[in-house]
Amino acid sequence: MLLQRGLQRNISHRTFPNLSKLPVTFSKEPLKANKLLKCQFQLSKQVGYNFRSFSTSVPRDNAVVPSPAETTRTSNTVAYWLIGTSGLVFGIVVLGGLTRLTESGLSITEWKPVTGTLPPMNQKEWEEEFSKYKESPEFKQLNSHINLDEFKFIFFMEWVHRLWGRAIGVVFIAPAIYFAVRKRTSSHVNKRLLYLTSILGLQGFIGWWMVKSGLDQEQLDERRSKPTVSQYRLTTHLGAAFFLYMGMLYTGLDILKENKWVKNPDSALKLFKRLNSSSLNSMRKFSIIMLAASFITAMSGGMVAGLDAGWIYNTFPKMGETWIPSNRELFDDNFARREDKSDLWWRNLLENPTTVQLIHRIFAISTFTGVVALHMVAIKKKQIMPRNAQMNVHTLMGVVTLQLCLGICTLWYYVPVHLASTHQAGALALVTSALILVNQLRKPRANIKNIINNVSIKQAGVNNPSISKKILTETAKLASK
Ligand code: HEM
Repeated sequence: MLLQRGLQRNISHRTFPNLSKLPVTFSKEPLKANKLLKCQFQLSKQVGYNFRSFSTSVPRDNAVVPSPAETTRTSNTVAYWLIGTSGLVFGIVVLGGLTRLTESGLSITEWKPVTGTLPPMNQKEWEEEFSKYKESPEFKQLNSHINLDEFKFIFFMEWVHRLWGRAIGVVFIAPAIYFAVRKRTSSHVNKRLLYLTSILGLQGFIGWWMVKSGLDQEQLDERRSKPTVSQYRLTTHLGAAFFLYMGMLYTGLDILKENKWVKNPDSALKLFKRLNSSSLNSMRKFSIIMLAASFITAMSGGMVAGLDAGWIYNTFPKMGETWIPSNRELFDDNFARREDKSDLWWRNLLENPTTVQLIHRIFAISTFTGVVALHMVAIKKKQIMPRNAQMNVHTLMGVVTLQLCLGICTLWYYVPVHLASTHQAGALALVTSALILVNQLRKPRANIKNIINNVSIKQAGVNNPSISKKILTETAKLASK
């Protein structure tokens, strides 16, 4: 059964229409994987065709194996749409940073997903909107001096941010439904689209949940904070945006890559040989670790931004006069809320601006050092690394260096809007580069490997009918053993 299924997947009837006419007696008993491998090995030797990649993807006996047409259904159009939408997410993250840096994020005090699409249309509506803002803690405590024109600016920043979010919703969900209904996407891609839709929907709620933390005086009192959003919620919002961005980009890249393989099966088989090589395993793991490190460093940056921790210790590499502030400052009693001070540690790690900035520095330097090490290992393994991955490691090295410099300048110059915003975009660029590397080094999926083999056999058969005949004869012999 296993062999039969494997053969059907690799040497399909479409490729060799005469297969069904051959006197093949397939085994009724499931073949053990090692027997299957042995058969393929013999077959490879006899017909001179390499079945190796087929052998690594033995299907489970009860597994539902998608057909080749199903697996490769997703066209490049879907990939371009996903990558384009990830570009919109990149844009909204930068805009969100600008909204925060210009202190505009709390200017719209309501969440009206549909009716809020339109801004105030006349003087009366503007004044109504302004009077709602005047009730907010931010106006009362920080902005009581601003006039209607200044309010219009901060309103506009937040309104564009929300409108952009709605636009992403439409640009993503409508085509996703269209592609799925018209069966333009494989079930594998549909699953991913479903996850991405959930994150997108969730992101709208997280956004409002975050804004609420800066509008509600009770919450501000509890946090003993001036009117700003909670750093936890800001980082959750940033993290969800990063996930959405990475998911869209990765899926788009996957589709392009697999379609390219199907088009050029011979070069794909050569690449698979490299990708399946065990000496690339360490690089593969290392690149995943660096992607995780870049993401974690970015999230710790979100905590710095949320606590305005970039406004203190504006020196680098030292923090003030010393390399590391004193323990008393890093683990300050004032941040503990419980009487017995049992929350002293974690509250300082997440709520004390000094400690949070130190953590961001440590993560940033570790990520930088990690990428330098990855770069060195990649140079050493130049011979086995795929060419595009080799190039990308250099890009990654450049981006992390730039990002480190941007972070330091943001700190030195007291968080000017242009530097802080570029530093945020740099974090996305770093994650992008690391994600692309992970994608380039990833082993091909079992289904795709089989399809490529199939296409390659087909091409070999088309070019040389005697090979196809030989494959069929030997296959039949082996299958009936
Ligand atoms: C791998 C390196 C780094 C990454 C991935 C990274 C990432 C980030 C991110 C995502 C933010 C949040 C931006 C926002 O939400 O507006 C941030 C903020 C910040 N980072 Fe970094 N960072 C890195 C290195 C550094 C370094 C070396 C420093 C300085 C020592 C630094 C200083 C800052 C400061 C001061 C902020 C707050 C800016 C603000 O208030 O908007 N970063 N970082």
